[in-house]
Amino acid sequence: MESTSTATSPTLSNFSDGGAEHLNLKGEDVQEIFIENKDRLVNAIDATKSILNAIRNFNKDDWVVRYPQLKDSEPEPAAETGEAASESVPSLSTPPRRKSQRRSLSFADDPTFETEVIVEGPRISLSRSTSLPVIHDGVESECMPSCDDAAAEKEADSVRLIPSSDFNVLRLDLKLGAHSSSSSAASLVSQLEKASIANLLDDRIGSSLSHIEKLRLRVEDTSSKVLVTGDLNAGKSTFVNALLRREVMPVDQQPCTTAFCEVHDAAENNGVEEAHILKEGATYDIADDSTFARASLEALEDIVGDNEHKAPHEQSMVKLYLADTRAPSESLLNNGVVDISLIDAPGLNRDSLKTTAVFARQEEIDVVVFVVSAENHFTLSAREFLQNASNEKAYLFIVVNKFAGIKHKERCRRAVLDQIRQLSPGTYDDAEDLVHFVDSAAALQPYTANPAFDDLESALRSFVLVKRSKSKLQPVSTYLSNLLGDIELLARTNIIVADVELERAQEDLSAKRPVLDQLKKSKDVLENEIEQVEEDNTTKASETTKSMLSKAIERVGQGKLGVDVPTISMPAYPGLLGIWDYARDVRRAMLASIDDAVRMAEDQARGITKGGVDKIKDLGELHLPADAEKNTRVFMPEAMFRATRKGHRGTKSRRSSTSYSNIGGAIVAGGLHGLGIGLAQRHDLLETTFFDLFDVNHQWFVHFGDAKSVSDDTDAMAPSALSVVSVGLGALTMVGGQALGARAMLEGIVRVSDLLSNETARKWAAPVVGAFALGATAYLILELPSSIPRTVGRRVKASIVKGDGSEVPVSFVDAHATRVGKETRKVLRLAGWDLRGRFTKSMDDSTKEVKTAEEAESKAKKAGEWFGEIAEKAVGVKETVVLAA
Ligand SMILES: Nc1nc2c(ncn2[C@@H]2O[C@H](COP(=O)(O)OP(=O)(O)OP(=O)(O)O)[C@@H](O)[C@H]2O)c(=O)[nH]1
Repeated sequence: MESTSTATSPTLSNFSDGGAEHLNLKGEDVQEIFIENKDRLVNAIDATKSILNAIRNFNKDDWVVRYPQLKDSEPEPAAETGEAASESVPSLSTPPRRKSQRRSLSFADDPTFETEVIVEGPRISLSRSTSLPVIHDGVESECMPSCDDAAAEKEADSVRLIPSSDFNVLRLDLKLGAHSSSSSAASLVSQLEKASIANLLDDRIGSSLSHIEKLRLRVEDTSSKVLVTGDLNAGKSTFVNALLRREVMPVDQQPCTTAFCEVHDAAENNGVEEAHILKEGATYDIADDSTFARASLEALEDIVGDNEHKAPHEQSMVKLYLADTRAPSESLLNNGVVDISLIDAPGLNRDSLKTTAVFARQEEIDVVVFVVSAENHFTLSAREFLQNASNEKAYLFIVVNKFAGIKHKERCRRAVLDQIRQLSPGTYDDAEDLVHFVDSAAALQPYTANPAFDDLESALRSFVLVKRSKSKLQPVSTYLSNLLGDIELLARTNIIVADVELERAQEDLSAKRPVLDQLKKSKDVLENEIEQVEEDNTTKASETTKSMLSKAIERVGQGKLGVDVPTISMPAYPGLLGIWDYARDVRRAMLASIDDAVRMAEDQARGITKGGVDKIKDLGELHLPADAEKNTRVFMPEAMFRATRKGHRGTKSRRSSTSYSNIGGAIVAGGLHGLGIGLAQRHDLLETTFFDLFDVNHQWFVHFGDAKSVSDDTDAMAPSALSVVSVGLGALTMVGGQALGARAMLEGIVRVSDLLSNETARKWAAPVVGAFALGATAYLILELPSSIPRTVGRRVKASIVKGDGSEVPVSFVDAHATRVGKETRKVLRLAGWDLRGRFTKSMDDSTKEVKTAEEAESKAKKAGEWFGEIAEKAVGVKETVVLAA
């Protein structure tokens, strides 16, 4: 099927519909209109090209252009094929649908999207402001004042208008659409990705672009051919000469023209008048001498004559270049608009009929001028030719020649027209414009008025120009109009998508922005609160430890157990002989009680830490969005203050391998500064000395010193005579012995007295010291059951308060307070980090979500505006492609 022929159907009624009146116009007017139309179309083509290119780029870079599918509420007429749709023509034959119709709009790549739209029907040069009236089932809303306004508004809001119900040029053959509601088609739909449909669309736009590029060439190509043919000897050559106002074609009473002589303006041959005889088999190219032979115009007769004996299929082709000096408004050849070439064809006879008929069908033949002699009736060949010609696309013009010599002109006219009516009814209908009774020979006579021929010539000229408008410009106009309509449909449906996506993005944003804002606001608050919880609880744990241990040590210092627990009790006094063991057991019990105090302090710290962890958890619940990642870590209080276990499976112990993790392990109880192996297990602390039995220093101060100075710090005092005495007495330590030997003691005392260098002192020292020592010893022995715990307690207290005499200058209490505080802080810090991590992640996620939604929003906004502009542009350009009549 050749769709073009449908559009420019040879029925002359087509021509007469819009174009016949042009025949009455002056040539200049027709030319002007033609030029205006031509320029308008060229501009429209360029504008359309730029729109298409813009869509392609937008499709590529900014927005996947969606391809809509419209389902009909009522059955549609049989679908046009994609091929036919891409042509300009079919829509011409389709009567425009005036009535608006509801359609269901969906998109091939997104079956879930569906909205109802109203097809507003083809708009022909509606002003832009009224281009989108709100229509309710074909009735404009303004016409329905009685209707519920709110409902109408709602309706207008939910139902959008689109310009047409389907694509013509940009139709994609997706094998889907209104008719394919089967599930297989639906599943195919869902498989088609947005991008692949966008690619299909891009291809279609690409081919449309190359098509309009061809149309542009066609619009700009101003050449047009007029084929002059007719019966033998009808006067065709004379007619051509008359049109040219010079005798160029050989004229003879005998049939003479055997070649096709195509007459062009000499301007096409650089102004040189000459004949080009085309070489057989070669494609004529005016710039290529090898495709033709040059000859002078004078030699034309011989050339045509040379052809006389050739077989019909060998009929040669001659191109004649002639200068026409007349003004463009008068000249047919040199009319300033169309490069018309006249073809003088051989007279029709049995042999040449076919050739001429084939010739007449050629694409570039716009007009066939059929010359018939008024003296004769139409021959058989003529009838055959005319009947065929009226089925072809070229317009038919009938020149009844040699009319001057006819006596009964009216009778002749009637007879001829009668025949024409039978042969070509279309031509007969427009006989006034298309059938001319002239005398070409008379027209050739200089200075003779020949109005009939002038009319013919002017009609022919206008006819050719108008015909060109019809045959070349109209299809371009129709194609562009369809294409621009498609662009508008595409743009308007994409606006709908953009609107929906914009709404979605805005909804998204209104949900997500407050979350992000809240998170931003919470950030510093949370940070401070976490720090506060960490700080408070660490301090609390540390202080609690300090106070508990201090209390315990204080009690020990008073000769009691540090804590009252059922598991530890003071040993019973075994009597004087067992004091050594007694002292040791007392010491052990006291140390164990302090160990217990440490454990209790740790338990307290666990509780405090748990409270802190819970508080941090609450902070998380307070500040994290509901959908935030949940905490996966578990707090195990029992794992606090425990020796770090070696990795279960040979793995390295992790940073988080504390009580606040999934695996246990923590710091050794008192592991800090070597304090923690449990005091009761430390041999150095368990070692019993003489001073555990008799704390001479203390006794001295109790009895002789300033009571106030009897503090826990006695050992810290600077060396004095008495401390020297104790050192001396230290020499009497019963290490290795169970009993106190009096002799050894006396020796000790003597040794002490040796230290006194004073002569006088030496005199009284021995008896005094001896008496004192004995008295004191008796006293101390009696006091032993109650003094040993006190002494041991004091010494234990002193040693752990001051440190154990080792290099560690930190007191036991402080060290434990620090350790417990550190462990607490560590756990809380981990919990804090964890919360911070989740908070940061939530914030990142939220920022990302907001950003994505913002991008979607601006993309949709941009797309909406952009498609709005495109639709407006398309409408604007579409208005310009309507050809001026
Ligand atoms: N009186 C008169 N004679 C004409 C007219 N037109 C052509 N003739 C004569 O008719 C004869 C044939 O004219 P041509 O122009 O050669 O006819 P043709 O149709 O070109 O002939 P072929 O090409 O050979 O078929 C010539 O003798 C012309 O002088 C006319 O309008 N009036």
